[in-house]
Amino acid sequence: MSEISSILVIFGGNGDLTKRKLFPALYNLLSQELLLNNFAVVSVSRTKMTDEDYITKMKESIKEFSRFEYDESVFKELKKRVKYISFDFSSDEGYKNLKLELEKLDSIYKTDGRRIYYLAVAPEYFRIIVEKLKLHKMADDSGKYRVVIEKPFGKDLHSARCLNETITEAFSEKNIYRIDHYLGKEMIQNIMVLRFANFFIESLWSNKYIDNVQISALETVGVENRGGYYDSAGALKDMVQNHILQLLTLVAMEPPVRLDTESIRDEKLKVLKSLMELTPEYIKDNVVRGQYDEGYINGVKVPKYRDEYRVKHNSNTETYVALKLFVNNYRWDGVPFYIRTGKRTNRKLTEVVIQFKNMPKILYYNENKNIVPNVLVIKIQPDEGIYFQFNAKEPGSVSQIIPVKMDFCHSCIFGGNTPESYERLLLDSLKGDSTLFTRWDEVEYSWKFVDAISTLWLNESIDFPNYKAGSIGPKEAENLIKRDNREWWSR
Ligand SMILES: NC(=O)C1=CN([C@@H]2O[C@H](COP(=O)(O)OP(=O)(O)OC[C@H]3O[C@@H](n4cnc5c(N)ncnc54)[C@H](OP(=O)(O)O)[C@@H]3O)[C@@H](O)[C@H]2O)C=CC1
Ligand SMILES: O=C1O[C@H](COP(=O)(O)O)[C@@H](O)[C@H](O)[C@H]1O
Repeated sequence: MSEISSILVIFGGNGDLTKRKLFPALYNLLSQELLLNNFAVVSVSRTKMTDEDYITKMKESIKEFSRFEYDESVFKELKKRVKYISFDFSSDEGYKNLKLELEKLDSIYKTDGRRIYYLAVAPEYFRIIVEKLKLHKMADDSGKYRVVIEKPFGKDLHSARCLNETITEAFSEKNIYRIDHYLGKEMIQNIMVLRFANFFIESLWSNKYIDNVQISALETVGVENRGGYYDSAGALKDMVQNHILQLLTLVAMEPPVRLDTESIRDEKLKVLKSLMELTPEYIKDNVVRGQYDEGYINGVKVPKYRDEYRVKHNSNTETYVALKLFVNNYRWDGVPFYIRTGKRTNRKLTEVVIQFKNMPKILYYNENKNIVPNVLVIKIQPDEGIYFQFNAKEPGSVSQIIPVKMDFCHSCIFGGNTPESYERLLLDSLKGDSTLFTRWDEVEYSWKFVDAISTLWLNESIDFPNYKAGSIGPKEAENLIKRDNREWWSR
């Protein structure tokens, strides 16, 4: 059991994220007895409903999305701690009532005025909520208050800075938890262990031995019901600015001096600071964007992006991005990092591929066309694990060589029911551990990198759609890597 004593206040308690992720995560934490007695949840949204109606809704979500079998006794424990309050985020009266309710709960659950405000709301509400919390003396620097902020953190560097100014007027940096749910994924947390707890891997982890790095985050889903938000963001801001650059920092960072929050963040930041400067010419040649046309996913016809709910019919928003970048530091000089992410592709796949250099073409090469580079693949989802491809002698032959794999299957060893990112991240925020959350300067440098691309795109027309739903993505993404005589890794 952990030392948690706080009230979790979820703004947006009736929203999609709360239903699909937050309540199932709370239920899963309770199932594992990871939440102590001094804990309660207050959900705030606009829709009027009773506590009973609200909790019934959440029960259905838990049944649908929790990774544990539904257990009435666990649910009862959660149910008695949940309160629902309805008001508009701009209503002062609402915050006054909320404050009174929270004080009542403090005396029941002995939470001593400690709060975690989770902003599970559209970004346009981040500012008003934080301002109102400050105005009503529900936030200060005493250490009793923390805020968890969902993505996107701004829509460019300028808006992110403005947002950050507002938030830091109410909360100090150490109490701000900018969530990036990729950092809560089991295999992403494993990257540092893989690198810094394995001598042979870390010894080879540099431009001396590595030819290229590939990071893929491909999805089969489209924009679902989030067209309103997505159409103003696109794949670059939705995925690259946050999840992918964070993933890249973990792959490329130097070993931290210690495993504490700030030491790790300091090293991640150095990677972001080392990202190459992107000139317009470079972007034109090395950054590809795509938007999906209608097509078939698992045999089912799906609409084109421009026909999705709340998407503009002439939208030029990209649903796919591929790019090549360099991390300009001593370790990575000259190693290309190929990145791709897209919706409605032919597979759900997130992985990091480390491709090692070719052997000198002296031995074996004459007889063998099959000698391939060694490859280390960190499988993040849907399968979790790590595999290493190397060359071995074909049985029976004298000198024929074939590639074989050593495959670590995470679920085969640890079971398939790995904790959801939101479980880990919620628990960490409740315990006050912000290691897996993004520090402001990381956000700032990520935006600097992404802004260079989005500003250029704003003024350039593009012929969309350019890839079919259910395909591998735009052909330009294939060409991006092929012209370097390389290929996207595929098993
Ligand atoms: N959904 C997801 O899978 C993911 C979401 N996110 C992020 O999480 C955040 C929330 O997303 P999501 O849950 O999808 O959004 P939703 O639109 O589903 O939910 C928004 C919530 O905010 C409430 N709300 C909206 N306006 C007001 C208002 N003026 N006053 C009071 N309540 C209001 C709504 O209340 P009501 O319903 O009662 O009107 C609803 O509970 C966003 O920042 C999003 O980018 C991040 C990753 C994944
Ligand atoms: O944050 C987001 O992530 C999801 C992909 O998350 P995953 O855990 O399923 O890989 C993406 O679909 C969404 O557009 C984006 O906002």
